[in-house]
Amino acid sequence: MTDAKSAFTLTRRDDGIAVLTMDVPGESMNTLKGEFADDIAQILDEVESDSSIKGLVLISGKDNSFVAGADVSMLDKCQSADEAEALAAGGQAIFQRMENMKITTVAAINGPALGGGLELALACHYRVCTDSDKTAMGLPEVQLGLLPGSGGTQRLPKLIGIQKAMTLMLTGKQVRPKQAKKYGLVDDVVPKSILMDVAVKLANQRKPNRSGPKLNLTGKLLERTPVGRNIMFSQARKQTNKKTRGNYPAPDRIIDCIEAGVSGKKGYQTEAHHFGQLVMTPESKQLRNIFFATTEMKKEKGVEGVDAGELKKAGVLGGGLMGGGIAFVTATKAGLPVRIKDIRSEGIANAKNYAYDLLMKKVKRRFMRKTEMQKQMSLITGTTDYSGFHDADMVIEAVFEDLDLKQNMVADVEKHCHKDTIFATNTSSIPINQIAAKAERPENVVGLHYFSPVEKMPLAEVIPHKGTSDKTISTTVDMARKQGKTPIVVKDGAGFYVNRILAPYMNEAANILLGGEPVKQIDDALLNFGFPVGPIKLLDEVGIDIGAKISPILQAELGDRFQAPDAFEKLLNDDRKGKKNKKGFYDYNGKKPGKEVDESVYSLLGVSPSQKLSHDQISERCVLLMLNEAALCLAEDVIRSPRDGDIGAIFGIGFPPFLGGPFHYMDSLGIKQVVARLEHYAGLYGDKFSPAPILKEMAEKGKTFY
Ligand SMILES: C[C@H](O)CC(=O)SCCNC(=O)CCNC(=O)[C@H](O)C(C)(C)COP(=O)(O)OP(=O)(O)OC[C@H]1O[C@@H](n2cnc3c(N)ncnc32)[C@H](O)[C@@H]1OP(=O)(O)O
Repeated sequence: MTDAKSAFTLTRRDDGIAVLTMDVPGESMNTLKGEFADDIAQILDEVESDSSIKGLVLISGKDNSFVAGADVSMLDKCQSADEAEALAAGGQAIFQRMENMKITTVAAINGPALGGGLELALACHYRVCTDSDKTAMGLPEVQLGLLPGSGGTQRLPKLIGIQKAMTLMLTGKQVRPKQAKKYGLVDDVVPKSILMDVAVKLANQRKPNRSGPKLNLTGKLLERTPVGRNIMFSQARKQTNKKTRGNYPAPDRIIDCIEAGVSGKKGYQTEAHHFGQLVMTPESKQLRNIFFATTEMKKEKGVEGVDAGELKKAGVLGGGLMGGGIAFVTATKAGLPVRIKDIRSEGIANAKNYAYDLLMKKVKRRFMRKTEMQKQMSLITGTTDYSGFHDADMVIEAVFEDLDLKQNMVADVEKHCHKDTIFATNTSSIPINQIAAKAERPENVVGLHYFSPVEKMPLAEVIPHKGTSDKTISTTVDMARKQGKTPIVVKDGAGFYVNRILAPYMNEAANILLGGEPVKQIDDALLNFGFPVGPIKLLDEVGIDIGAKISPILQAELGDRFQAPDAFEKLLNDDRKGKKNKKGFYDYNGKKPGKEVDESVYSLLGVSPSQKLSHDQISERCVLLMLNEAALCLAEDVIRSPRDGDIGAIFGIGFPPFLGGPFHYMDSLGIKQVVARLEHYAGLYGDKFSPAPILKEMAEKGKTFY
């Protein structure tokens, strides 16, 4: 046995198989740290020098995790690219030693095996994993602006094929046990109870003689001939650049490493070198900040020191798109029974179908068993009255934006549910205090604002009004988290946080359009800046009618800087609502629906399009207004911290993650510079660009947000 305090313990079994257990003391999840190198080397020495050991099983001592990769905070502390490169090279050397061992090595995986964790498993001769829900494998480094630096770019393509491996590394996608088996990533999938037995059996076998992944004819041509590989890599680069628009350096480097490896050109050195370089990039730094922020947020309660109440059952009012999505995440993510009430039985059927279709997709792809799907579907039931609502702990309202209707619903819920039932409203524009105005128990009323489509968008805004109890806030935060969301608690007021910072940005894009700039030029500018959709396209997606409704509410409460351009009226008079009625800025009836601009929109708006502004000029104008509004929100305590503001913008709007969110971005630009640019535009376009007082003060004092 090695030192009891060490993260590694070596035990010898009577059958000649040794078990190396990894269990980093004091941490909930195993991660790989530089200082482990000596420990592991020592253990490998011990194993190699003991001829009675015939095989080695590597397993985690943690209940539900294998290894979650290299310790990200260790990477964060690196001072130079050389230092980070040395870390990667060190990891590679150890894993290489494992691969070269004479005895058979087996990784027994239960829980996440990610990044360096999977790379460790890849260096073993066999891999077996459990069929647990917690088990997932992947190389998510790209999401941190990095690449797999411990041999992943070299070993994974060999094991499962270049194209599959490249996709996994470029997307960072995690695979579940069944899929892992299909890919050839693991040799077996077994119940947790027999994981060790099966691993020991494999360790008793000879090392496998793998002849490479099975490929079809096209696969063979692409992966096994130099010409094919050239085509494949150049296509991959093209597609990657189309997606990243040059904003993310990691994907290109990943392709470089894979290519170097399969062409026999120092793959491992290339990998370590690029890894070192990437660790020092500002993009990776910002992406790592997001990881730290979201991990920290997972622990927060809503109100410090106040525990969430019990959540055993939920109700949803309204079976529309939002209601259906909310019911879906409540049943499938939170695992709670959810009762949907709609005035029409078709509404209930729609919501159920919504969930059914989403689950069926998983079944068809064989990610889910049919029995599991049926179990999840059975959690969703419907009613046209309030039957079955009496024991709901939270009722989430998702009907259309009408104050009277929502107030009536509060009264109904107070009548039909129990005294502690929380009434959460998914309003996007009506202040929560107004919805709670006639409540008998206003302490139970809160806002819970989701983004569409609910099952995909990771953010939820939790909005207490002044009378909301602390318990209600903590319970609502808990519910959002159980539903798989990252919640931020924001202050009650028009637009809350996300829509409030989005509105001036969208309005400015519309103003630029009215100035004669072509739609594509505007959307391209913001896509190049790093947003996932351009603002004009986004208006079509969200609905021009919805956009038009929000601005007046914001303007009435917050002032004229929210004034929407008159163009909206012209568009709505022409019945242009966007994608939903196939009539908007883009053409939804032609050959490429939603891809080409509907040119008739220009004459309707009375503009003749011609490109006068550069992409930078366009994006700067739109983004500066978003930054300025975010700063105002912080000053007015609409958000609790710059961190919440950054996460809210990234997860709610798609603010470019590599810039770290509005506050990190302002810090990196320099607050002085932000103020100077705002003042420059205020001179040209008026007061809406007036810098927020907080920014001016910070610029004067040389302060930063972080
Ligand atoms: C050389 C290599 O190629 C480079 C790398 O490996 S880079 C790292 C690649 N790995 C990753 O990106 C995985 C990051 N981790 C995750 O995605 C998630 O933590 C997870 C899916 C593993 C688990 O999620 P979840 O169950 O919600 O637990 P979560 O709260 O996030 O994590 C539990 C704890 O583990 C820590 N943790 C998880 N992965 C970590 C990592 N790679 N580095 C440092 N800490 C990590 C978290 O900080 C948290 O710590 P705390 O309890 O002290 O707050």
